[in-house]
Amino acid sequence: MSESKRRDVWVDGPVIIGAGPSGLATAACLKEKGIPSLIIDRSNCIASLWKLKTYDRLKLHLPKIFCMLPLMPFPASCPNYPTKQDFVTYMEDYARHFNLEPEFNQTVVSARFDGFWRVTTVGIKMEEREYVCQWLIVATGENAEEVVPEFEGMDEFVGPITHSSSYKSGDSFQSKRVLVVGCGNSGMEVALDLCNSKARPSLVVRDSVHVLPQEMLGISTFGLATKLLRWFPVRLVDRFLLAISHFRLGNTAKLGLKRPNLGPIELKITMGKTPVLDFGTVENIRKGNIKVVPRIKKFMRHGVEFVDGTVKNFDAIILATGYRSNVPAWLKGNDLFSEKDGFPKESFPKGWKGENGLYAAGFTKRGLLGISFDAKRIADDIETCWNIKGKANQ
Ligand SMILES: Cc1cc2nc3c(=O)[nH]c(=O)nc-3n(C[C@H](O)[C@H](O)[C@H](O)COP(=O)(O)OP(=O)(O)OC[C@H]3O[C@@H](n4cnc5c(N)ncnc54)[C@H](O)[C@@H]3O)c2cc1C
Ligand SMILES: NC(=O)C1=CN([C@@H]2O[C@H](COP(=O)(O)OP(=O)(O)OC[C@H]3O[C@@H](n4cnc5c(N)ncnc54)[C@H](OP(=O)(O)O)[C@@H]3O)[C@@H](O)[C@H]2O)C=CC1
Ligand SMILES: O=C(O)C(=O)Cc1c[nH]c2ccccc12
Repeated sequence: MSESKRRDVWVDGPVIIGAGPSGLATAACLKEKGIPSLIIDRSNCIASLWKLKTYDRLKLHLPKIFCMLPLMPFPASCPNYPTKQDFVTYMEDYARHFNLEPEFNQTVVSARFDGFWRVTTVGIKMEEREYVCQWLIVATGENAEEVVPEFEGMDEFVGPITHSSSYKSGDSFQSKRVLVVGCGNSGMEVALDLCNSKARPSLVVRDSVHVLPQEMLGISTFGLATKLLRWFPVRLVDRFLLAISHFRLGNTAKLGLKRPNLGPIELKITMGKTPVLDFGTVENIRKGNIKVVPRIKKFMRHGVEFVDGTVKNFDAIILATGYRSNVPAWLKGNDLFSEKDGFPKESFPKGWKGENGLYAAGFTKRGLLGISFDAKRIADDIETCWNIKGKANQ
């Protein structure tokens, strides 16, 4: 498109890319300090990941106290483990409360710094815009794009192959043989949901996984671990959590769910890998309602061959193979984000601030709790520059 047809928009205050929990939380913290900002999002609504790309039975795995955004708690009427709808309603109330009105249907295709940040977007009719600003807050998330692995023979498979982000419920899978690939929280819960819908799920566990009960000693496992970590070293806390898990769930390795060498909290802290919280998947594996299968070797017309040489027929495949950041595709010339994985080069608690007014919100691998930390820190940091700028203009 020619330069003349492009709309250029000067933004007084930061531009925030992403209207999910991270973008909304950061905008709210800025607003509270009297700093305006503009949120832009490729989707047509706030919290698009939660509204459009999650399954019906989804509930928050952690109690609401660990999932609230800054400055506005969940209503008392909301259950301790909010449902997906509770959480969406909370975020809509949050946006309304802070008067946050993102610009929707604007996909960021490039952002670069030349004294100011220049953010180029493309709208639904392919019209281009350039937003020019002094601060850029990247809040596009750890789950921006689906990871869709390539397998040999994938094109030959005659049934549907979908990603877990488009799975809603097991309604259309009754009595079907479904292969769920990936045993993170999504895969484990999709397999359980399929089982409850009278489908016949198999679950690919290619390596190892930590499965923990959602609650221990009457409180959430996450809450318990947080409390224990105040007093004891990580490895001891892990040993304690694993002992209780063993008591409650038995030896999961016997079911094909081998545990990693590092403990669940150490693995979360060092690698960002979230332990799976169990809601009945383990019990169904034990009963034979969900079959655990090894790594896939190749796809065939009606099924899959696994690395151990066994072949099984399936009617559908669901790839619960996770997500990735999309930052390297559009953010040019910066030293905050790694080109390799699109995450900040430095891990939590660093990695939220780059050069030239660039910030990262929501890339801590620490879920909604990490988002709150980032939002507050970023707003505090921008406030100091904003005040200097204000004084200079007086
Ligand atoms: C099924 C599922 C369940 C989860 N449950 C929990 C949970 O219970 N607890 C928890 O703490 N975490 C959970 N998470 C993790 C999740 O990452 C966070 O809850 C949260 O949604 C992250 O917020 P965010 O704003 O950083 O990213 P997102 O919610 O992904 O928001 C990012 C926004 O950026 C927009 N965007 C991306 N790229 C562009 C672009 N190029 N241009 C313009 N806009 C763009 C997207 O449209 C999106 O609206 C879950 C994730 C999944 C997939
Ligand atoms: N209510 C809640 O709190 C929920 C939270 N979540 C969160 O959302 C985020 C995303 O979760 P999820 O969607 O499960 O993604 P994850 O990245 O957590 O899990 C992806 C899984 O797919 C496996 N995998 C990837 N590629 C392949 C392959 N080629 N063959 C076989 N297996 C493969 C991975 O195995 P490997 O480990 O070997 O790499 C891993 O088990 C996480 O932070 C999760 O905690 C998700 C659902 C519910
Ligand atoms: O979703 C994530 O990645 C999180 O960090 C939040 C989270 C969900 N389930 C958990 C279990 C243990 C530690 C953190 C989480």
